[in-house]
Amino acid sequence: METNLTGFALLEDPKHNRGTAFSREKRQEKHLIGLLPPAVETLENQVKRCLFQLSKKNNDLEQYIYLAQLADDNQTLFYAVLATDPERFLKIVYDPTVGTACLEFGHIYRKPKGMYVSMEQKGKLREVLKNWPVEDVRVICVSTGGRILGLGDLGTNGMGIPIGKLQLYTACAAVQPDVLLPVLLDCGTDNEKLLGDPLYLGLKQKRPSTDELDAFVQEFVDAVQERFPKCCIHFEDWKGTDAIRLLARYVNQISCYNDDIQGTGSVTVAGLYNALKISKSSLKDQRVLFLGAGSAGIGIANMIASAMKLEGLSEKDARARISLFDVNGLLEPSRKDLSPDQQPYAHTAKPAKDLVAAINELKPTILIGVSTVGGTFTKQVIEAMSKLNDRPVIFALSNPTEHAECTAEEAYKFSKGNAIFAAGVQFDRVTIDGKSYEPSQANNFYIFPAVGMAIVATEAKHVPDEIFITAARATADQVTDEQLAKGMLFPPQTDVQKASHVTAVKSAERIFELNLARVEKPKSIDKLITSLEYKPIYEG
Ligand SMILES: NC(=O)C1=CN([C@@H]2O[C@H](COP(=O)(O)OP(=O)(O)OC[C@H]3O[C@@H](n4cnc5c(N)ncnc54)[C@H](OP(=O)(O)O)[C@@H]3O)[C@@H](O)[C@H]2O)C=CC1
Ligand SMILES: CC(=O)C(=O)O
Ligand SMILES: [Mg+2]
Repeated sequence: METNLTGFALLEDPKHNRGTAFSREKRQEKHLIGLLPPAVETLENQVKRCLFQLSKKNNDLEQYIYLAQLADDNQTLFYAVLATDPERFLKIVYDPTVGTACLEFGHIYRKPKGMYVSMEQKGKLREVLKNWPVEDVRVICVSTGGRILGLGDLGTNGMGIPIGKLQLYTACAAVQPDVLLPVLLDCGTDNEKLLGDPLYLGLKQKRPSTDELDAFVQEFVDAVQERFPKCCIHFEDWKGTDAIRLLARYVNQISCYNDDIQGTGSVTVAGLYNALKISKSSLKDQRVLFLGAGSAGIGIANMIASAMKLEGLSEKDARARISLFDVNGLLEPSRKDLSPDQQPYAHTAKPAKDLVAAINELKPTILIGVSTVGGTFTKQVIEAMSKLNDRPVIFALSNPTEHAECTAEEAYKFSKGNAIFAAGVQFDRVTIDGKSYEPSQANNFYIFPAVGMAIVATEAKHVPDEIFITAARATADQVTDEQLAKGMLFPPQTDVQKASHVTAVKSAERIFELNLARVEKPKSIDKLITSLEYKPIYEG
């Protein structure tokens, strides 16, 4: 244990605090005698107490608050508790409960975590970043709170997302927590409810123009490069148009990626690889229709097109197999509101405002929801997909739960059990007429922690889509035939650390192949990753 802290200062430092697990010798050495109850406990016993206390909480948000406080008190114990049951705790510290926590952020706030970098500090960001006490930050997860899950603009309340995402780097892929920094880039909010809330913690002003935002982001990017030269910037939950524009600007310039675009593209392709093993067909033969054409929709579409190209299609032919439908209807050439990223998917077709009509016209084999709007995959939509396909692939990816385009139960019921279904959240198993169905969770948490570990291990200078295609294949290939037979498209969440390790190793190999690493290639990438992995135990 390396720290000069003693007494209460030590007990208040989450990295070094062990609470009742401080040995008698350490209590003596660190001036803790009298500051703790006499029992000297093991970490296992402390975990038991936490689980008991969690069992007394009345709802998921209360569990979230309890765990947030635990993370502030004792980092080791926090990650040890999460490790007891990743499947149970992923939905508490992350999606969907983190959505409720973000809605309530100003109300449940206790203690600062990470950094709040606001437009008030424009021109001084280099100075601001110096206030962070850790010198070697390797990943910053940064949001403007512009589009938090499917909940819209939540301004500074969005801070729950960078915090939760980075906790998953550690909980899923064992990245050392010290090298991770959540940042909320506060550029105001257009959310009137928050602007009128006396407990709102962000800047009470409207969002700036695109030019002003971009200049602020540029200053932030420059300040990060200077203060943390080995740091990768993970963009998360920005307004869709900002997300796409800024990724295009920085992806070949600095170490950065956008999880909603690239991570979501990757996890969806992983799910499709396995869905198509079940339906015994190949990706290049599919026709894909999206509901939603924002950052996730375009990100997934581009990733599917890249994966189709690997199966021999040209870029043009791959894109011809993909169509998108948004709030204004089908994307087609007569639409005057399309962005340059949407235009390649605007194929000649009859204009359509009705999703069922578009399905009947385009005859998709795969339907993907990234619209942010719950219930949009109606009975008629699912029935239309089922009439056209023996095994329609239906992914309702919008978060959190109420925003999913359909529930698992609806997907199975309206398709008579034939849908190959995944959602952004984990729905419970469904039983219809005595037959049980296992819905999958297509959520980027299978990808970003593992890719994050690969980036940390290799000090990757850029993070292009190729790495995410590799991560998709690595994740998909870990699902066994037996699991596929149950309809599982992803590795079991109980094994998420094992799965993330394998995906991290493969992603790191790809980073070396692409000459993007800033470290020398080791003899064993597997051993390199293992050597970096954080373990929630008290050492020394
Ligand atoms: N499962 C996962 O791992 C992930 C899930 N997501 C989820 O995907 C959703 C979308 O994210 P993202 O693409 O970044 O968000 P964006 O805001 O960028 O895009 C939303 C898209 O949906 C369209 N849309 C809005 N309302 C409707 C409607 N009623 N019918 C059809 N289309 C509609 C919007 O059109 P317009 O722009 O014209 O309003 C836009 O094209 C979110 O709910 C998010 O939680 C995102 C990342 C990962
Ligand atoms: C999961 C995720 O990144 C999202 O819903 O935005
Ligand atoms: Mg996101």
